[in-house]
Amino acid sequence: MEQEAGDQLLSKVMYDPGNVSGTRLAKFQQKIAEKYRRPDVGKDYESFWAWSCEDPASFWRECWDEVDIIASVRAKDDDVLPEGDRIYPPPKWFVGARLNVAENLLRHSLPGSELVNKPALIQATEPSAEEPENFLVQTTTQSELRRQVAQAVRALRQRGVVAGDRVASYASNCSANVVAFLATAAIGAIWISAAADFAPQGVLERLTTVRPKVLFAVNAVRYNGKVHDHTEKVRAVVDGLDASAGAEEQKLEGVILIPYMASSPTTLDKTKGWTSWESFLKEEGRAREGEDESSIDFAQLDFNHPLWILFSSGTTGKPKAITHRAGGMLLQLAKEHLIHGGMTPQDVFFQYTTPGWMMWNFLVAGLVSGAPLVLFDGSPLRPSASSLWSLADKLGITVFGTSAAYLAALEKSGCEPRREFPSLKVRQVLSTGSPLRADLYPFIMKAVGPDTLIGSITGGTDICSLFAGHNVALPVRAGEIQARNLGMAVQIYSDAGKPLGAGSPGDLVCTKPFPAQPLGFWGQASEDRHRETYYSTFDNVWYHGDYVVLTEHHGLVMLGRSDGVLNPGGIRFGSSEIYEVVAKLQQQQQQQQQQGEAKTTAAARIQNSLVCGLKMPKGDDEVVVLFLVVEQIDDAQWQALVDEIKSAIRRERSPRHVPRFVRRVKGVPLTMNGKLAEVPAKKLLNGASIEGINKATLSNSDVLTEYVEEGRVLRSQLS
Ligand SMILES: CC(=O)CC(=O)O
Repeated sequence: MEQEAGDQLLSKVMYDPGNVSGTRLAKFQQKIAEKYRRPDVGKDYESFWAWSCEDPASFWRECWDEVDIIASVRAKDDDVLPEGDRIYPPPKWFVGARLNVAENLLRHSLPGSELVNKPALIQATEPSAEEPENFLVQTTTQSELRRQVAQAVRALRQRGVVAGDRVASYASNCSANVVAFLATAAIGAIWISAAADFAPQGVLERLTTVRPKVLFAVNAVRYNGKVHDHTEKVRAVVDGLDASAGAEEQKLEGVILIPYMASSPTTLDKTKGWTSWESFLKEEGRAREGEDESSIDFAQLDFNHPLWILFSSGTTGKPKAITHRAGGMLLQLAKEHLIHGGMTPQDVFFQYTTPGWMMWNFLVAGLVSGAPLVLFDGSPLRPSASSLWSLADKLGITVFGTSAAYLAALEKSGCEPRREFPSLKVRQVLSTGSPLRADLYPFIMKAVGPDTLIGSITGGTDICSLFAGHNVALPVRAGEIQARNLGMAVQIYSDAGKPLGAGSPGDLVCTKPFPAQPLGFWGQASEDRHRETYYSTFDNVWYHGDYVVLTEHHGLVMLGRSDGVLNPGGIRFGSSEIYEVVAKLQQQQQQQQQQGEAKTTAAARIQNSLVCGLKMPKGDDEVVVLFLVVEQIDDAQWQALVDEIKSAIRRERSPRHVPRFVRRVKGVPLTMNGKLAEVPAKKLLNGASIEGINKATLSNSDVLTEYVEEGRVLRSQLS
């Protein structure tokens, strides 16, 4: 019934912005139409978008001026995209320009700026069990932010951190973490961020690839009403980094511990070079005699200099260390906030995220607008579904960024924020992580307000920004992402690599270069993996792995992933994260057997495994299913095996990685080369017909029928 209701609603106009000529986006469009004598470009958004993709060099040069990039050296007009329109290898942009991302993000903190005494960061932590209505709120003004960044820059420089060094964080979404990032970027060092809820094993896997010189961490976190000590996890990562560093590799030289949970002790492990945040800022970062304590010497760097490294795991191998360039991130994210979102200093920007998701980077880039950022950490539904809205009400949040999974949970909870908080100021609800169901749109309009712009946005870690999303100059239609973003030549391709028109589902690709293309994968001796990931599916085109359909209104409807990436509750990860835990269990068991020890688990009996996502009945979320091929074992042994695997995944990855179902099968589909074929299994599990599967690519297509039956059983359990 609900699915039907959603289908009928699809594309229905939910919100019409009316006269948009006053928006920054429309003014920018008119300026371009006049300057380039192209009245057609001024006609509608779609024409403007088409021009922005037709001539990327002109568009991005104009965008630079529109968002007012601060740079000590500008690129000459001919050097904006000197290598022309080919997309791979990722071309250099704005060759010769020199700039600093932190300087741009701190533009509103300059003495004399109107906003200097206004909040820049509002840290808000989940309320304690004793005081469920009281978020722990701590505000940092623009001038305080500048001072703290200046101190952190001096302290990092004193520690010998220079441009190109890696600085990591294993922390919560807190103000100190943003200060640490801005200081890192001010120097030109490269930022790597892992969320405190990641298991040490996963963090170590990532950090051994990038070898940081300094690590920032919190002492403890609060989640779901409980304070959890974090220092043991930090210790495990530090020990792992020390133990694995080769003679020629960068060693971790120090840990700076942020006292995030004042209620927890901040015990410094001096033997491992731990320092408190306070002494890092105030002692190491003290200004010299006569020096202004807020002055920052921002390193002036190449536009294509690396800014941060984000990780994404695939079906095999270690997580990919995606290296993003400074100028590309700045220009792209500023475009998204200032032009597409129309964000101004009058806004208050909240985005629910941990520092381990690219939405944290998206949030921090919001500083460019002068709007204060709300840094929330904790459970979004604790103590109740209305708590984040009470926070929105208290802080005057205007842009409320969240996930589709949260909005679905909100609907289920029966909470109607506008009724509970009549003076709510939210004007935009941004949603990402997984597709936002059409039937949730009327709920959001009613629950948040009739003038709410629902901005479903899509992009991801790979570009650390968006392909398509919110747009202040366009109507909102139920179930649709409003439009493709300026400068992003997004097309939909068939399997054969042919562009598809409206209504035909296919693969999301990008056909023209854009400044947010990653530079490559850090620490890879060969370029192969980077090329294979994005540029080998179709010729000279970026392949993203999303399955989508373009609508007749030029919006996008997301249909899910077209590759094996898992996305339960909007948390994306590769199946390799599960396979590695299973393989480790197998190895342990084999060693025990070789040493003649009694079998403690049945793990050695696993012959093969396959992981894939099973869509929830409404199609907007998925659960993880792990299939195992095992030797003959009895039911009790099977249950012991399932329990052991689940707890190992919880321990070594995170609770969010734990499969909803672990199922026993006779075989897993393999390609002719013996590689796991996850996509056919996933298709069948989700109800595709077996006739539609290309069996010629498989060496054992006879196993497929089992997945048809598994799909039937598991789908009935979810409905
Ligand atoms: C913007 C996004 O696409 C976020 C995500 O789902 O990773």
